[in-house]
Amino acid sequence: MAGGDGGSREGVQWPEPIQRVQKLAASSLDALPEKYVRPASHRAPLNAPLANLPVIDLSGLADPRTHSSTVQQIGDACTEWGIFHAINHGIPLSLIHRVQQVSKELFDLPYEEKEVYANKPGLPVGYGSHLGASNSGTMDWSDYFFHQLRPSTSYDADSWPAKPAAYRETVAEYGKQVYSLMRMLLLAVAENLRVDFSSVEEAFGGKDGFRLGFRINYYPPCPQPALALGVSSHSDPGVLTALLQDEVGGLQVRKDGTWYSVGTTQDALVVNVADQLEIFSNGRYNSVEHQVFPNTNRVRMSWATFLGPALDSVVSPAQQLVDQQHPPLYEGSLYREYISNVFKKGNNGKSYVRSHSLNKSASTMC
Ligand SMILES: O=C(O)CCC(=O)C(=O)O
Ligand SMILES: [Fe+2]
Repeated sequence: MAGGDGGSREGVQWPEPIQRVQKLAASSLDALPEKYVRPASHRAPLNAPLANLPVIDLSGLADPRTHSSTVQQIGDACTEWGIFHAINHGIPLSLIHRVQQVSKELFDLPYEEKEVYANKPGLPVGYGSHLGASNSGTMDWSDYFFHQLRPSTSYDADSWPAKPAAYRETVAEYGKQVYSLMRMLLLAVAENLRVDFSSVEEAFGGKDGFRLGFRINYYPPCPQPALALGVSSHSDPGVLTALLQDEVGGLQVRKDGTWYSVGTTQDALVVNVADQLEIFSNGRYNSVEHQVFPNTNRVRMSWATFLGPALDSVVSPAQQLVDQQHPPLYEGSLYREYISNVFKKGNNGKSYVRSHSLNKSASTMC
């Protein structure tokens, strides 16, 4: 079975049988099964205040009269929150609605048809319910489908469901459009950081080196949401993430130690800074820590597109951002090792990026 650079889906097995949360939730549970109960210190706040996140009109980038102020808004959002709502992002709404439709049809298929694409520990590509290589710890209340869209060498034909018929083509088209948007955002980032765009490209593996991953997250209704997490706390490991969410809500972000809930701005994308961009910006930008609070009555879905560096990139603070007043705050790290650690160990707040911090007092903060 071809595995692209994601490896093969044969081989290592999960230590315990994988339980699909969608199936569990459909079995009329009265209480949350033990495996999903978080220790009290890791539960989400019930009434997290709404985050007053910037809403940025990305069409402003193309207009010479608003270009600079839009770049400034993007830079400020990346520094202050590490996340913002992007409106007028240029991705056709008809395409977004088709992605949502084929994704719903996929999750509505019988389990036997989805299990053909079941993923393996340490390799997220395919149908999954757990990220780390061990499924013996506390589990997240969600299932997902993950695809690696770029580079072309990572293409794994076997991980693409045959049904619904329009799925592969629709997701591939969405991936192309989000990739163009990500490149536009990176141009704005380069301008804001006052770093040549060619240095940004080089840092992440060259023009054709970028990776693009796509994950559909499926959060079934949860019998005791206060005890569980849909996705446990983490920052995304790559460069930038563009998230599409439905109207249900549940995403929370942590800023200065406080959890806030993120609103659902219709037809907007939520864009967030991920770890490699925090490192490259030498800490000017903040990869946002986030988690998902489950819903009692409704299924929630979200669609995350992850831009990441080439596996062989060693990402360090940009040279232009380091001088005597601004010493490097992170050591360089090989992305192949970084990501494989995340896939092995699973979500763990901002621990991965902090483990590369040269400022040890910051690295011990939680
Ligand atoms: O579902 C969400 O709102 C967030 C999902 C997420 O954090 C992820 O897929 O990395
Ligand atoms: Fe995430």
